[in-house]
This record gives sequence, structure tokens and C-alpha cells, in this order.
Amino acid sequence: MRKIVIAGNWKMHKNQAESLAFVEQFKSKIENTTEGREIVLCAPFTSLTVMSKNLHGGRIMLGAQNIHWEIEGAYTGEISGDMLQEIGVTYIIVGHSERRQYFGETNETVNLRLKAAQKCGFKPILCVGETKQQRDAGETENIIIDQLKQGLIGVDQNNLIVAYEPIWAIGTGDTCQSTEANRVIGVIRQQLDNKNVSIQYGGSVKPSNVDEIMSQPEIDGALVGGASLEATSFARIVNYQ
Ligand SMILES: O=C[C@H](O)COP(=O)(O)O
Repeated sequence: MRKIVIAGNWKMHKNQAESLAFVEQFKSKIENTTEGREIVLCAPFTSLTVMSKNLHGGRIMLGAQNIHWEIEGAYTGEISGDMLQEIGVTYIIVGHSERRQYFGETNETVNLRLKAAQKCGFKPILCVGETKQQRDAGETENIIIDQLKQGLIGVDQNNLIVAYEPIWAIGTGDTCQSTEANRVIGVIRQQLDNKNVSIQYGGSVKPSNVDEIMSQPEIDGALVGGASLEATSFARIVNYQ
């Protein structure tokens, strides 16, 4: 069965005190959240350490925003699965477009990170999506199929989430039309061997559009950036109608 997963990606936002304050405020707002909806906070590494100590079970799962494929070594600035296991992380975002754009992530390194995440027992969230230029050139499907084909070599599809994030919709307020997101996610599902993989939509998801997005039959959740930074806003998204 396809699971609903709503994940907040805080990117490079919030220090430890701000993260704990968010959790305190957020916890009370999700007490009545529909059973079965997985709620994930992908916080900076520094915040994950204190958040895991303050969650004491409950509905909130933790996610990291990166993982290296080696367990240790001379990889300045990277983090290993071993280190993440220690702080109680469940999910790992892999291949976010910001990692691809600013930090040289390729389909090959995405593939290595996905396999490393699974090997350490985490559930990776593979991000795929096209630029505005690629969309305008009619290349959306080809780009995504390529990202999936290369990214998923040797990856276990029974332990995977995919997020469709059109790059032009990220942080712009320019949400992809829900029917179009549904269509592309349908294309993604066709490419997968396991049709029960949960596929999220990400890109300017906010309280005002989440109900419509989540009403689409192919969409199994959301990967939320800006609107996950404030507890009331993210709680409204998690409690979509
Ligand atoms: O990972 C989250 C996405 O990049 C979406 O960000 P956004 O909700 O701020 O557009």
C-alpha cells in the first residue's frame, strides 16, 4: 500500500534553539493528525542531534539532507550513515536539485548515496525534476526518466520514496498545476518496478494549495521547503483535508 509521507525540508535554516521551539509548538498541533500520515522533519545536522533527544517517540520522524556513501574517510564536509544512525534518523533526502546545482551532485553520486542510505537502514527520498528551460524544450519526461534510470541502478524499490520537484517551482511561489504534477508523477510511477512506491510532490507547497495537491490520485505526499519552517503553517499542511 502507498503511504502518505509529508516531509519538511528545512534546508540551511534554524539553529538548535529555534528547532526545539518549533518542535514544542508543532507537537500540540499534530495531536489529531490522521493516523497513517508519516510526518518527517529534515533538519540541519546540528539540530537533528538535539531534536532526537527531545522527541521521545511520538509522530515526528527525523530526516537528514545528505549522506556520504563511505562509512568514514577523508571527505571534508560530508556525513556518513554511521553518524546518522547514532542520532535516530529515519529518512534521508538524496539528489535534491540544490545539491545537484550547487554541489556537483550527479546521477552517479545520487545512486551511490541512495545505496548507502539503504545499506544503513534508512529510507531515502530521491528527488527528481526538470528546470524551466528543460520543460519549455519539452524535455521533462526524458530528464526525469534519465534521473530515475541512472539513480536507481541496484536500489531496492521496496524501501524508497520519490519526490517530484520541478525546479522552477521550488521557492518561487509558482506551484506546478496539481493536474500536471499528477500527470508527471504518473509517468514516474510507470518507470518504477514497484508501483507502490510513495511519490511526493515538492515545489511551493503551502497551506493554501495543499488540499488540492493532495486530492490528486497519484500524489502520496509532499516535500515542503519554506512553508515547513513555521509550525502553524506546516501543521496545516500535514493536516490537509
Ligand atoms: O525540498 C523542498 C523543496 O525544495 C521545495 O521548497 P519550497 O517548498 O520552498 O518550494
